[in-house]
Formats: sequence, C-alpha cells, structure tokens
Amino acid sequence: MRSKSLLASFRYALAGLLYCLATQRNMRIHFTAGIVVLFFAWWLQFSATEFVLLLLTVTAVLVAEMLNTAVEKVVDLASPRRHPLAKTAKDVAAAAVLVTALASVAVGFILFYPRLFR
Ligand SMILES: Nc1ncnc2c1ncn2[C@@H]1O[C@H](COP(=O)(O)OP(=O)(O)OP(=O)(O)O)[C@@H](O)[C@H]1O
Repeated sequence: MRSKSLLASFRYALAGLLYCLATQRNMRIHFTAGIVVLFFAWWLQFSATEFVLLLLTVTAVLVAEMLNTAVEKVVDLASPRRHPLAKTAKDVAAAAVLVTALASVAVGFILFYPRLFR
C-alpha cells in the first residue's frame, strides 16, 4: 500500500517535470544548458566540490523555473482576468528565475574561467 502511493507520487512528480519540459521553452533552454555545463565540468576534470557546486546551481535554476510555472498556473486558475496582485505574483516568480539564472552565470564564470583562460 505504502510503496504504491510512493510510486504514484513519483509518477505525479515526473509528470510535472515532463510538463515543464514540454511546454516551457526557458525550461528546455536551462535543462540543455545544465547538461552541457555539467558535461564540460566532467570533461575538464572539475573537483568533486566544484562539480557539486555546479550541480546545485543548475538544480536551483531548474527548480526556480518549475516553481515559476506552478505559480503561473495557479495565478491563471485563480485570476483569469487581469489583476494587480496576479501581475505581482507572476512578476515576482519570474524575478526568482532571473536572479537564480544570473547567479548561475556568475558561478559558471568563476568555476570555468581559471580552467579555460589561465
Ligand atoms: N492575470 C493577470 N493579471 C495581471 N497581469 C498579468 C496577468 N497574467 C499575466 N500578467 C502579466 O503579463 C506578464 C506575462 O504573462 P503571461 O501570462 O503572458 O506569461 P507568463 O504567465 O508570465 O509566462 P508564459 O509566457 O510562460 O505563459 C506577466 O509576467 C504579468 O506581468
């Protein structure tokens, strides 16, 4: 019984992930960029610490993107008409993605620059 509901939870989560990948262009861009960046980190023989930092950064961007999509859907459900609060909610969720993405660029630069240009 318990393992069945665990499996169901996993299936719902997977459905959410696949929904984001199928419908959100930015999610696909971040996902692909994350895979490429992690591949190059492996290829350049990053240390375990550097690799974990990169992995956490990539994960943070993807999580922010998925939460942004969830906020968008809930806002569209709760407020199909335009409302200042709906605008604020969507804009703040989008800002969360932007801040995370900018931080990830900074982390990537700090980690890759010494390997590639020194
Ligand atoms: N119900 C609403 N009321 C007020 N402003 C809104 C509302 N829905 C969206 N907006 C504003 O329009 C912007 C774009 O919204 P839109 O719904 O087109 O795209 P999104 O939901 O942000 O993302 P996506 O393009 O991935 O669907 C939002 O960031 C927000 O500023």
